[in-house]
Amino acid sequence: MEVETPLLEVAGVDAFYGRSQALFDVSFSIGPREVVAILGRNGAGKTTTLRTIMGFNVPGQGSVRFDGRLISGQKPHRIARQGIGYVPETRDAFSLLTVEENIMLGYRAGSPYTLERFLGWFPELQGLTRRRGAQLSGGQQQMMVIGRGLAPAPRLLLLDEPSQGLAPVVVKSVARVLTELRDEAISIILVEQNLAFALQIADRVIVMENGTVVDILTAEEGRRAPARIERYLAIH
Ligand SMILES: Nc1ncnc2c1ncn2[C@@H]1O[C@H](COP(=O)(O)OP(=O)(O)OP(=O)(O)O)[C@@H](O)[C@H]1O
Repeated sequence: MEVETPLLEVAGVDAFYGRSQALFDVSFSIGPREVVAILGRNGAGKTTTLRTIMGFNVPGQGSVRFDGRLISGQKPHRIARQGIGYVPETRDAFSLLTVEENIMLGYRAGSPYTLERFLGWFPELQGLTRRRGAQLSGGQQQMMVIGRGLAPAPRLLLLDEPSQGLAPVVVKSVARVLTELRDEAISIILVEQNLAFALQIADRVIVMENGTVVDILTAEEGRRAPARIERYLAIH
């Protein structure tokens, strides 16, 4: 059987905030057209993992490769230009820009993720394109930042807790959009605390605890034995 080269390879990564270590020897890889959820409780290291892939944190040890090329050590904007989109958890980063400006900010000529397409996914924003991000509800802001992350047509999209604080109907729209993206051959890494949402969308699940990867399983395995993941999510 031909083994596909991973699109993203995180190998033996340690990451620090000052002298405090947040990631310990984190390794995993993501294939082309694969959706992977990273699950774990608060402080497990999920956001730091995304930030390290994106270049906001430089690994103290280990490496990150995208499409075979070393990206760790590069600046975030260079990493983004190589085809990685980031939808951070904080939604107010561009709150002074309008919805349209936010989405068009990183738009690349020829990208299939146009404003029209985006408004088709989230009709609720159709009359709001000239509103500033700060004037939107939390759910509307979440839709907007997904549009912003996609506009440059990345090959890999990193999403930090896209379902957090959203009404169930909005969670459903986000799930629909992510499934559509997967069908369009975009790989996705999804940081989540919502197990049901993650299992619905992901092909595989990476479970983190205390800054390390403690389990990697298929979503099918997760659906059959959710306790295998739940024990790392419960508060204790
Ligand atoms: N800016 C920071 N400065 C110092 N320590 C940090 C910073 N951000 C995160 N940490 C620490 O790094 C560790 C991992 O945090 P991280 O945010 O990656 O976890 P997480 O799994 O994404 O959790 P959450 O869901 O709360 O964001 C935690 O111990 C956290 O306290």
